[in-house]
Amino acid sequence: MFKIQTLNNISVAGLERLPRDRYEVASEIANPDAILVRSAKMHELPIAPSVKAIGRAGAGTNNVPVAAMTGRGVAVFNAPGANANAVKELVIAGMLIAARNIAQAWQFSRSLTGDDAAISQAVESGKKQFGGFELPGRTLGVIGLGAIGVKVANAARALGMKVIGYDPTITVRRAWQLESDVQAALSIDDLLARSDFVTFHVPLTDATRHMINAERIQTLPKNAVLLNFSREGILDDAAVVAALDQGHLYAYCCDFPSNLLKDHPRVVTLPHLGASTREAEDNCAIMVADQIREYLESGNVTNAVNFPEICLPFNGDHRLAIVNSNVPNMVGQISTDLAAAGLNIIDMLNRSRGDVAVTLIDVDQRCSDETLARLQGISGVLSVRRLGG
Ligand SMILES: NC(=O)c1ccc[n+]([C@@H]2O[C@H](COP(=O)([O-])OP(=O)(O)OC[C@H]3O[C@@H](n4cnc5c(N)ncnc54)[C@H](O)[C@@H]3O)[C@@H](O)[C@H]2O)c1
Ligand SMILES: O=C(O)[C@H](O)COP(=O)(O)O
Repeated sequence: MFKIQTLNNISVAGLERLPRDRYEVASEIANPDAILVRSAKMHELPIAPSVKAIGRAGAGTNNVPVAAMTGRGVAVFNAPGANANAVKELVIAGMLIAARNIAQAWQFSRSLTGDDAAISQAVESGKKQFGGFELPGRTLGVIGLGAIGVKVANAARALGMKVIGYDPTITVRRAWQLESDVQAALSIDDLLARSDFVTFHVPLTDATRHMINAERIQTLPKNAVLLNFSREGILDDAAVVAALDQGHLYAYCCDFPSNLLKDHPRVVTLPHLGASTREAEDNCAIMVADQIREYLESGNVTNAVNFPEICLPFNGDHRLAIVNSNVPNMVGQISTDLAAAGLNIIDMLNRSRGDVAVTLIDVDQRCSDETLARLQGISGVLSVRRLGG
């Protein structure tokens, strides 16, 4: 029986992928084999030695201690692209909310008092303060052209906007998906100088933290709009507020409320709603549940953020799934120990990514506890699992 701990509400559609005769799933569970999580912050949480995999039912893994898990031989999976459409729709909504002053206008309507005639009169005299502008012909700058950025760029083109993008590590797959008339910016500064709207779709890392600061904001055209549905910390919010107060920026729409932002008259914050649709929650949960199940049962890896992709078809007999440092002679030492134990290798696959490698070895008989312990004791072996019979 595999034990799965959930740290957030994970869509039932995903949990149903884990058959109850083989999986016990609960928020409180001792010695879990895997953890399913959304945005719960795991950096300060104790993570039991029994954990072999963490599945982030979403895109960003900055809430997971990925480097520490890699060092322990724990795979961290996410669900690339599974919530991209949901975020794209909210970004487009954010542009319209900003361009048409929808949030401020709605607040005004809700504040109206008196009989309907008085309301009508107040509407006609008050509406001029909320006049806006239209999107066609305006330029949207998209920073980060991954699963979400590409969808946002293409949707903005369909709305008649000009689109420029910046992503120095764009993949060939994403480049193929982009509308051909999306222009490539030479740099972030080049993009900022030419954009009426700028939207961010990058992970939060040391390299992206505060990528928009006070200095860079000044390179934007006057009355530009910023949209942050990526992560708190990508923009320096204090600098954004200062630029709004100076009248340099027109509006800021983001998914990350704070005391500084939530009541500002030119800021619209939403409570981290980017991926909160039924469809996205189902897609993400199904994707990570399938990946976790495949990893626990066969050792195969799909969409891990810290492990190489690896797939060796498994007939359910006798497999060793080993995570080891990517250094010389690991496979040599492992196979020497297996031979000494009288185990014959039937099939084997080794893949590496950065400092870590995954080695799947099918053997002709069950590996004993002693041999397992010997493999675990090889310097550089991070984890060893015995799968199948
Ligand atoms: N608000 C929400 O609910 C919500 C939902 C999903 C994702 N997100 C956030 O959005 C981020 C992006 O999601 P995604 O699914 O598009 O991820 P993704 O991995 O498909 O795309 C990220 C892109 O950013 C690019 N990139 C990285 N560093 C960059 C830099 N310095 N400059 C320019 N580009 C850079 C990468 O090359 C990649 O193409 C996630 O990491 C997450 O933090 C938020
Ligand atoms: O990175 C993500 O996928 C989003 O931030 C969604 O987070 P959530 O799963 O907590 O809604």
